Amino acid sequence: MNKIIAANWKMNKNSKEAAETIKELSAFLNNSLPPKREVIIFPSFISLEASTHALSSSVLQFGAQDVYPAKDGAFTGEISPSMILDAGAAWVLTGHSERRHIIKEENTLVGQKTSFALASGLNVIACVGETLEEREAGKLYDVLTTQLNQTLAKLPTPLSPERLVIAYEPVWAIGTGKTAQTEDIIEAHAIIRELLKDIIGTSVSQTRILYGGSVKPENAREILELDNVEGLLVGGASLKAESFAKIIQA
Ligand SMILES: O=C(CO)COP(=O)(O)O
Repeated sequence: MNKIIAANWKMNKNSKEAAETIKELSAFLNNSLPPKREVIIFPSFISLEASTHALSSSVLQFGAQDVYPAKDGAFTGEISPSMILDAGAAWVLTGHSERRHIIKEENTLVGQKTSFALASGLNVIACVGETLEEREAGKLYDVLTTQLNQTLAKLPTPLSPERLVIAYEPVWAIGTGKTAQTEDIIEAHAIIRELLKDIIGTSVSQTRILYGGSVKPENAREILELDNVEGLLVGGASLKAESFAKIIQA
């Protein structure tokens, strides 16, 4: 399967800035991707439509940073899967650590979002990862087990493996400039691969696993070559078209 290079723009860029960055990125890439690569951009909800419409033809895919697990109704401030699809996006992030820790989203809600989004036709990148405190207390395996069990508790079936992606993002490596050591990444991705086999069985256990946390042009290639790393989820270094293009081409 192709490796995924994804850009999480978080709460950055208005519509105009988002569209401009997409045009610049496309120019850096000559509107073509290196072989075996897929690129997904996650702008804010409000710049999503401007992003998907920025180019008349594009090799880029798009997604939203969150979703609410209901078709419609009285959920003030929330966005449904069909609204995301209507904006021209095919993907959504669930369980990003900033939502878990700042917005206090629980595993159960992350699980509901993941299954509802998949059942509604969106593809999902579900994020997991431990805090520094949890890592130092030797809880890496337990945290990943709980997060994955609950996130993947009610997946719709049948589900083709390319529609569900897991992103391992150690919380202590996000936005800190501290990339995880290669052995930390290999260990966590191997744990996730084994857990996926247990939780979703052999049919979809080929689910791609991305690494996220202080990825930059200088370390992207090395991380992409590690065992069980099928892509990258990039925050800060994806905001500038030139640096994100370098990561895509790493
Ligand atoms: O949270 C991240 C992507 O979702 C990672 O962010 P940084 O690349 O800025 O560390």
